Amino acid sequence: MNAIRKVEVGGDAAYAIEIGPGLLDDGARLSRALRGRHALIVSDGNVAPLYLQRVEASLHAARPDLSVGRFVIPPGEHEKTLARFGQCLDALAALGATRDACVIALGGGVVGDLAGFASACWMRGIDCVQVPTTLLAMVDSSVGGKTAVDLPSGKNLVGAFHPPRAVIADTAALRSLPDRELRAGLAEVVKYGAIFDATFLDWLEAHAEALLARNDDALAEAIARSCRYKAEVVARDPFERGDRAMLNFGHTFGHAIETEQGYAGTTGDGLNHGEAVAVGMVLAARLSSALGRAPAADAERLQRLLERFGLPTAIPPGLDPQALLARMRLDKKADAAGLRFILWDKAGAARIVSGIGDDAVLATLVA
Ligand SMILES: NC(=O)c1ccc[n+]([C@@H]2O[C@H](COP(=O)([O-])OP(=O)(O)OC[C@H]3O[C@@H](n4cnc5c(N)ncnc54)[C@H](O)[C@@H]3O)[C@@H](O)[C@H]2O)c1
Ligand SMILES: O=C(O)C(=O)C[C@@H](O)[C@H](O)[C@H](O)COP(=O)(O)O
Ligand SMILES: [Zn+2]
Repeated sequence: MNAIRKVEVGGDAAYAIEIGPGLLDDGARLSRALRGRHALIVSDGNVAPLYLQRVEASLHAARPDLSVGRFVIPPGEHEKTLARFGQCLDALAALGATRDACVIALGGGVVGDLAGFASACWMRGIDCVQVPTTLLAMVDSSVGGKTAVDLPSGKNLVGAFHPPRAVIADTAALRSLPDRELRAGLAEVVKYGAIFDATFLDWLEAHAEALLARNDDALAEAIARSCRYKAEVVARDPFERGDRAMLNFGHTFGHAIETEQGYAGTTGDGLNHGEAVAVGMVLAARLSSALGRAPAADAERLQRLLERFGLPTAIPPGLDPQALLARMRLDKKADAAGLRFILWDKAGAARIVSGIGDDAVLATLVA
């Protein structure tokens, strides 16, 4: 079945997520949200050679009047920096982008977060269309309007909430995605089941082989269901003042690992975001059990599913627990009262918990 699936994100800045094969060639759809005459396509050095010309050609065919620029960064988490953000703004200036211009983020979550942040800041905010090309970006980062760059001291520490005008996910782009990146995306897919709906975990267990084999229907269903879970929570809590924080399950631990490893995930000698979140979710589930809040069997079930998806579930050797704990103090859920964790009562039922002592966290890190 190759139909285009549509998920609506409600709220004050409503937009649609469209999911299906061949959308990169659909210039009318790609340009529908473009109001002005300038568009800057932001991409990276892996994605641009594969897809950028096609997107430019589709846009030109639908909108011959458009002036289209490109800004291509080297691939990798270590490129999600203030320096690249500044260069992206320079590219908008060189294009002569006016306030009705649009930034088109063509790539994974690194490109999406960076391009989204540039669009949030250029002339105090212009439109952004997210065109995700990784599974992780299709199920998570392209939706919800969190944009950011990293600092050496912490993940996503500089950013803004700036929802996209549209999300257009061409599932055919997943055919060129490396296996490791497919698995990283599955970690965030599993997250939705873990926090919101244990029956989605049942579905993932039943379709694990199909997903790993890139079965088109299984992938499209996993993407659409993930987007529906995320759309529902970000529509009611766009600025993470309440239960949107549940989307951070596994991230307090995961971000600490990524930061402590110097964002080395994409180059191979560290964990990438999805992998770090996989480890973090297992740690959060174990911490829940250690505190007597949740059955240990649920943590074991989560670990088994992540392992089936080829994801890591243990902290990489050589990382110092005290150093990881120190990194967590800059987690964006922390406040004057201390750290806040997303824990669960059982699979499919997460909650935000504060007042957890360092000793319990450290015990989880060393177990
Ligand atoms: N804003 C949010 O709500 C949100 C949510 C989740 C994650 N994130 C962020 O997203 C980032 C991770 O995103 P990611 O996993 O997409 O990583 P990524 O953007 O680094 O992409 C992973 C790799 O896949 C390559 N690639 C992308 N699409 C491809 C394709 N179709 N074919 C071949 N290669 C392709 C990229 O060049 C890169 O090397 C992190 O920075 C994370 O913090 C943000
Ligand atoms: O959209 C959200 O909200 C999320 O938390 C989704 C996460 O998967 C994502 O990694 C996000 O960027 C983390 O946000 P942060 O506020 O912890 O930096
Ligand atoms: Zn994430």
